[in-house]
Amino acid sequence: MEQQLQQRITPAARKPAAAPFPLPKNRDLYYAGAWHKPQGGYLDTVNPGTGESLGPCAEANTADINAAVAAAHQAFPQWSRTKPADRAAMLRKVAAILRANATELAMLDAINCGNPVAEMTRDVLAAAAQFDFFAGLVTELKGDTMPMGDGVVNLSVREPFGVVGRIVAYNHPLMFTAAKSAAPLAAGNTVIMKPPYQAPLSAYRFMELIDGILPPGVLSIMSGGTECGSALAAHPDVPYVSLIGSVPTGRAVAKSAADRLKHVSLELGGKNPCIVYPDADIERAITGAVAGMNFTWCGQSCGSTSRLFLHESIHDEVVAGLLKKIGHYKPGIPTDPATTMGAIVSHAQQQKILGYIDLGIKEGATLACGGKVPSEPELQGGFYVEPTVFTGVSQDMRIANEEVFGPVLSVIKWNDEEAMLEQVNRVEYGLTAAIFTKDLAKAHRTASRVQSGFIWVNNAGPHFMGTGYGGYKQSGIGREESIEELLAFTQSKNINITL
Ligand SMILES: NC(=O)C1=CN([C@@H]2O[C@H](COP(=O)(O)OP(=O)(O)OC[C@H]3O[C@@H](n4cnc5c(N)ncnc54)[C@H](O)[C@@H]3O)[C@@H](O)[C@H]2O)C=CC1
Ligand SMILES: O=Cc1ccc(S(=O)(=O)O)cc1
Repeated sequence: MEQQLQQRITPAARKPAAAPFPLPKNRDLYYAGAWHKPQGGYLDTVNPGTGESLGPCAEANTADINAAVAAAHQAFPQWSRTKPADRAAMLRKVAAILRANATELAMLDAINCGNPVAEMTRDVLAAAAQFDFFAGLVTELKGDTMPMGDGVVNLSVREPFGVVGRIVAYNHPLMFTAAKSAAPLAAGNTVIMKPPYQAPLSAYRFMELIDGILPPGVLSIMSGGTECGSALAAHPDVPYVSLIGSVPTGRAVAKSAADRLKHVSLELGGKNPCIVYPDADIERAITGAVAGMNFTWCGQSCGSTSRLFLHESIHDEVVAGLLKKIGHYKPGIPTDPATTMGAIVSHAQQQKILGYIDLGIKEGATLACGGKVPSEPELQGGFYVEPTVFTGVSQDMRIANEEVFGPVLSVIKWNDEEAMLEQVNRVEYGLTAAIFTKDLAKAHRTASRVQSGFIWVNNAGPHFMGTGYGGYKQSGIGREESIEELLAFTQSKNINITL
């Protein structure tokens, strides 16, 4: 669950540090086609790369959410009846604006969430691609018919739900804020988006840039923390709520949704395995083990393969190779295009990660590299942690079971396939997995045994537009980045016509 360490301040008390880039002017709430002062006040946002204040941002409270939902509810009938091709045309305009402003939006994310600017540019382009993708899928909102004999026509149609609440995590602020509104909007819902409270700046700028493309009330940006998210999840006029976040928040959202029998989709955490068999291509396995950890954004990814299961026969060779490769990732100022690894999003998250590193040492794992806050003078104000590898980890340790959401890789040695697969599946999570082997039959066999929703063979890390991304077990409910995501935002209605 989030820990709100940020200081509550009033605009009058604002003392922003010299920003390295022009920051968005609008920091209020956007709903009903206009910016509104929040009734909930303001929350300071921070540059994790330097630790400096970036000024106040609106914090929506329940009254603000009520106002935004009323506007979105009012906008729904007309938006849902807009021709799908016309909705798609508007989404394509949003995609074009994202592309045209990728540099600025990426820089805002780098300043506000700590991920390197080069990576964040890819995020903005990925968001644009998702808008185009869902715009292209509107023709798939079609229904079907059933033969009923003479004098009767039976048809099923897909209809949107109404107001969709979307709540997202901080590791890809712009990509999640923008791209996760595309599917529900394409399906004809109106959307209230809650960007991450740690890094809302790119969401405000996104809204400034696209202001006027969508009719008033169709897309709202409501920044804030737990009250904002819970009010959205509990609101009776929000029939669908969708979260990208941690398992505890997923449970809280699902509980409040249950009270109103709402539809939910949940993209939650992971403690994902990377399995290397003795016959694997060792270079590929080393590259995959490093890539799967997403060290660039400090491992802060639900999909990070943070448990590396190495067969004892190749263990030492892979560990030696990955320690060498990890040398490429050096924590640096996120706004520098040459930076290969950014900052942790907040002081609280940095402390949590350092706590897990202490825990790993206490549990008896061997610290093979990293484990410290970097000592470079220019990084001292920010929240950094070196890329860290533990060897000699056993599946009984907490560092092998709990999601660290940081740059901490646990290496587990194995020699018995059955026992290894039991350990792989022992965790409560089931999001991604990577398998390295040259034996295709073994790859298929292992993929079918691993309890995860998204599996790479001889690779780790990438998402593939059009294929469903989502988790087994506690990692979530539903699939995104695919037609399943679009159709999930529709409900089916059967109409039986006696002629
Ligand atoms: N499966 C996926 O696609 C992804 C999952 N994640 C998961 O997100 C987590 C990291 O992000 P955090 O921001 O720390 O997660 P978090 O669960 O603390 O917060 C996520 C969002 O939920 C909001 N929120 C917090 N409490 C709430 C409540 N009671 N009701 C409604 N909304 C509430 C937050 O303000 C934020 O916008 C990790 O567990 C990570 O694995 C992150 C990215 C992708
Ligand atoms: O929608 C795309 C998406 C979802 C999750 C992640 S990550 O695994 O948290 O990095 C990336 C892209």
